[in-house]
Amino acid sequence: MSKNVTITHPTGILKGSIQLPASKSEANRALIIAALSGEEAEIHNLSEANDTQLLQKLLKSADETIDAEDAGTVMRFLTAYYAITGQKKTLTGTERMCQRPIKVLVEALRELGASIDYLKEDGYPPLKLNGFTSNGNGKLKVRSDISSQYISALLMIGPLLPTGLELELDGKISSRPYIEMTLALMQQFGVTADFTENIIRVPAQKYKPVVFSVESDWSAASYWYSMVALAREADITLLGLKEGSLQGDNAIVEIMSRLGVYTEFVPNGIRLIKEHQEKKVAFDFSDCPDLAQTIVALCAGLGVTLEMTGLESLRIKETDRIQALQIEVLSMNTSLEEITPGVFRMEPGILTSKELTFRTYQDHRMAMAFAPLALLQPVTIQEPEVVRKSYPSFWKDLEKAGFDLIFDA
Ligand SMILES: O=C(O)C1=C[C@@H](OP(=O)(O)O)[C@@H](O)[C@H](O)C1
Ligand SMILES: C=C(OP(=O)(O)O)C(=O)O
Repeated sequence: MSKNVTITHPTGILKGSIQLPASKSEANRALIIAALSGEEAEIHNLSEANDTQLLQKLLKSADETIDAEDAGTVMRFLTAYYAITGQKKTLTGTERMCQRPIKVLVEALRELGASIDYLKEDGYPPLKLNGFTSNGNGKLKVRSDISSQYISALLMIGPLLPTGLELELDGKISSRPYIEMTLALMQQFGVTADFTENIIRVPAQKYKPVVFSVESDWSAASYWYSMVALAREADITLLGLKEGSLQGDNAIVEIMSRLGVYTEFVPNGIRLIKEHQEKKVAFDFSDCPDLAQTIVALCAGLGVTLEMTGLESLRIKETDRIQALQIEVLSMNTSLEEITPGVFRMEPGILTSKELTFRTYQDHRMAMAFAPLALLQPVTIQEPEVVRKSYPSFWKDLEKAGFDLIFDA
């Protein structure tokens, strides 16, 4: 394992086609639903992302102790899956995973009839699942302002509950497109649901085995948008993306239309073309939190003033992403500050150092968000293997696009 990778781009001109990894969010929903259907489903283009490879492996495991590593969807979706299937398991994860809250989901599952104990701190993994006895009431009120993954996890087991599930979402609905993605995937597997205002109703029914093909990952695409915006010249095609995606991170199309990248949908993907860039932008990331790091790093590099809202969930992801960003942009003479509660502003400075080094905090998105800055000046990324969580071929793809990479031993 390398400690660092140093990246340069000799020409600043980007050309070529990139086969993006498949979406881990779609893949992990398809895997859980297929497992719940009890029949063989045919899922094509499963992601090579560690989060998906891991879930696939764990779903086949007969072990009593299950390690979800650093994968949020794996931890949350398996908690609901083992609960409804009555499996007695101990669920744990990395040190960071054991600091990521899971109380909303555990309380909801207990109300439905699951027996779950916390093995260390109340509200956090590791968990011990001891079985399930339905109490015949599938009506719940759950907080929806912390993580949508709790809601997705509950929805997917909804059709298997004797009375179905009625969820009342309490508070702001954060990461809403991920809830809609869950319902869309459930529908593709033959299950209907209704989402009106803040109530989601899933009648008791059976999943059908179907053929499902996973789309490429729009979150992964965001790093290529950033590279195009920073390049001197660019003509990049990203394969496997389509219009009308199930992924909310296709919001990158709209966001980047203001930061210098035009998207053309072509038959096998999208073509990215450089265009006019604004100098001051404001975005709300409530629906697409995974794009925030890409945009912070890019705006710091472009010298664009950025105002952001909807960042609340960033504090409980792979790392405290707000804090990590605040520290890392300092080396670019840039400050990222919370000017009023919930509103962040970044005033970019002038890049002065000849080489930039970024720490990654065990967070794949820190590595991938800052790497594109190598189009401006040499960039060193620490712990480059973090990308395996969602985009294991990221560094190889950079080489394909003409970047020079030196991994130290
Ligand atoms: O359901 C999903 O696949 C995801 C939901 C989001 O998490 P939150 O709902 O916790 O914001 C997102 O950040 C994560 O990368 C994947
Ligand atoms: C937050 C992420 O993943 P998860 O919550 O599934 O660990 C992510 O991939 O950016």
